[in-house]
Amino acid sequence: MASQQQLDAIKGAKVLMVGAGGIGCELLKTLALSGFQDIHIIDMDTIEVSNLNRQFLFRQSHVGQSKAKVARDAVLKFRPHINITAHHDNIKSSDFDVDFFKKFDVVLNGLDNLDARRHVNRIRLAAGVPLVESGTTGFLGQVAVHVKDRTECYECYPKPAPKSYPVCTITSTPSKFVHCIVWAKDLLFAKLFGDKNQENDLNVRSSDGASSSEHTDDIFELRNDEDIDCYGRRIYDHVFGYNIELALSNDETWKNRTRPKPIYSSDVLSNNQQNGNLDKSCSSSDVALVSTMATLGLKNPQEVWNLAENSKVLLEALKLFFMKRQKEIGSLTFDKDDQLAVEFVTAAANIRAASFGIPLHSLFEAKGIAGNIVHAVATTNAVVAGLIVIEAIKLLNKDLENVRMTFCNEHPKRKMLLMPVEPFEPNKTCFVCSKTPLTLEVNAPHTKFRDFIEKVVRAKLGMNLPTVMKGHFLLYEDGNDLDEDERQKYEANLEKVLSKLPSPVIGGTSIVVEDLNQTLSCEINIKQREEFDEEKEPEGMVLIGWLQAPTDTENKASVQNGESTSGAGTDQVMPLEIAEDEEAEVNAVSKKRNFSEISNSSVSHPLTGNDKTSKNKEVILEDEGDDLIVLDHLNSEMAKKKRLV
Ligand SMILES: Nc1ncnc2c1ncn2[C@@H]1O[C@H](COP(=O)(O)OP(=O)(O)OP(=O)(O)O)[C@@H](O)[C@H]1O
Ligand SMILES: [Zn+2]
Repeated sequence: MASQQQLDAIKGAKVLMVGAGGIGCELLKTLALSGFQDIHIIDMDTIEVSNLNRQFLFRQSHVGQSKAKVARDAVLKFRPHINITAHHDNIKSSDFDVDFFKKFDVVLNGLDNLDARRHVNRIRLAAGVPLVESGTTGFLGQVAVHVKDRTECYECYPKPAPKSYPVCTITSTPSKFVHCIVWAKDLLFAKLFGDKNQENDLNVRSSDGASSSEHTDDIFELRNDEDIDCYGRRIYDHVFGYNIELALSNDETWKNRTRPKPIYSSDVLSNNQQNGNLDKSCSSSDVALVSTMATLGLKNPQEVWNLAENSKVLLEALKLFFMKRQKEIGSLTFDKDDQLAVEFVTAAANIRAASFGIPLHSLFEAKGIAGNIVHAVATTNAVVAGLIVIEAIKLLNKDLENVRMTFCNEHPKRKMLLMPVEPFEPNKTCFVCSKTPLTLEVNAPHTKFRDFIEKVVRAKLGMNLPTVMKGHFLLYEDGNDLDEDERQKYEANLEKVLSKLPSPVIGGTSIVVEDLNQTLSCEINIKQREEFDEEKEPEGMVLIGWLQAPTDTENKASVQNGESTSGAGTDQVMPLEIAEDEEAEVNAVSKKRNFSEISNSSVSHPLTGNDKTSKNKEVILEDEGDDLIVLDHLNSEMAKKKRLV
């Protein structure tokens, strides 16, 4: 039960919610049912059919309509007397500036991407409004509280980069199905159907000159007057047969590995074997409906196809792309919602897997891996939304001692689902909340200003509309309100090296980079450095003070397994997780234990390696079967636990 003080704080609060998706729908409902009366909600999206299974405020009839507006209307039906203002807009719009943010007592994020989260973090810092940040992936979730000068901000510690794999594992020595998927999607699919000018490491590396990219470029082109079936078989034999033979010729590689088996189309399919019934798909004029499963009569996406079926799917898909979607060839990128692309990638990955002795997978599984799909769990969103409201109430009551960052874990055997820890302190060297100057080591006479803008200002500092100044000298500005002369002047600067700019940027000088839209300004001191390690510092610049997110393939060339396109994808979960050894420790917990036993052991920040010892000692965990337990910190003296199911 909330106290009268809490109820008063709730009633009088003005709340900004950003995102009306999986978490947002739950959050709006929970806010309304908890007594909040003045809620603004911002979402730029419209409702899609795929949202309906978990974004329960939306119905089939709402598809295509604004999420923010439909969510508002749905909640007003059962709470007609409260004020909900819906904005169908991007949070990055200049309408939502610092003055807009200042109107609110607290900001609650239910977003799904780093860019928007960073943007909110920066503006709410400038406005001095606390933020409750959240994210879910499948059964995992996190809620964090960010209060200016009291806790870390969203950008105090770097976020994990998407999972990536060393190029040689992908091109030469795959050992897991995901390696085959990355090869099929990012190399083979991209080579055949994507931008021809893009770099592509498709070929198996070998000392043999025949494997040079020059040779393979010709191989992948459809030749004049070449029959499409012959083309398909030629590609098949090249990538699954010839390239594997080439790789095998390097004995060193296979000393401690299982040797792959070359596969030629004639080994699997008879030479004159007719593939599917193209007529079945020819009747469709809608490219979205073009599918090899339809033409080959394969019905169940959960079934694992054998090698012959995969081979037929691959050749058929290639043929359908050339016959039905010719116009797109050269500009296609893999899309998990493109059925034909998923069929092609599944089949190619499976044939490669067969060659390397890796178990084959169904289209359903392959699609999940290729699209980085972690299926959203509505319950996680609901639990996370509840936690957001609990933390928001603490903030409104100025109960900063008891705000918690909470992890929602997936450990059915553990008797603990939610793990609260005290928030981390602000990082004193954070360029966002501590305004600490950064240092850039750079070879000024050799580095183009354009590289600095792209690689440092946009990619690392996350600025969208940057301005670069040296003293009072404006070197660069971005935005729609520039006149043609200014635009040309800045374009010309981009082509210059740093030391040849109208006001030279050289060692010992300092520049100020700003994004007025984000109310963020950052000073960068320039330090001249002549030499950079090509492997470790490929950009030829090192930004000191900006924390690089660690990846498991650091310092290796890598092929990324794509960015998640799903709201529940990798980018959604925030970067803190309980360390593995902590898990083991908690698993060993007997039937009844004091939370302090857990919290006195350290919870490690996996990104920085910092250890954080939680001093939260008030909560007792008991054996509650497999019930869900939420730790109640609203009133620390009572140290209650509540059962949710
Ligand atoms: N810059 C932004 N401005 C406003 N809303 C945003 C912005 N970026 C993301 N959002 C919204 O945040 C919500 C995130 O919700 P969720 O993670 O459930 O994603 P989804 O797009 O609804 O679902 P999925 O991607 O899984 O189909 C989305 O509704 C999205 O429109
Ligand atoms: Zn910070």
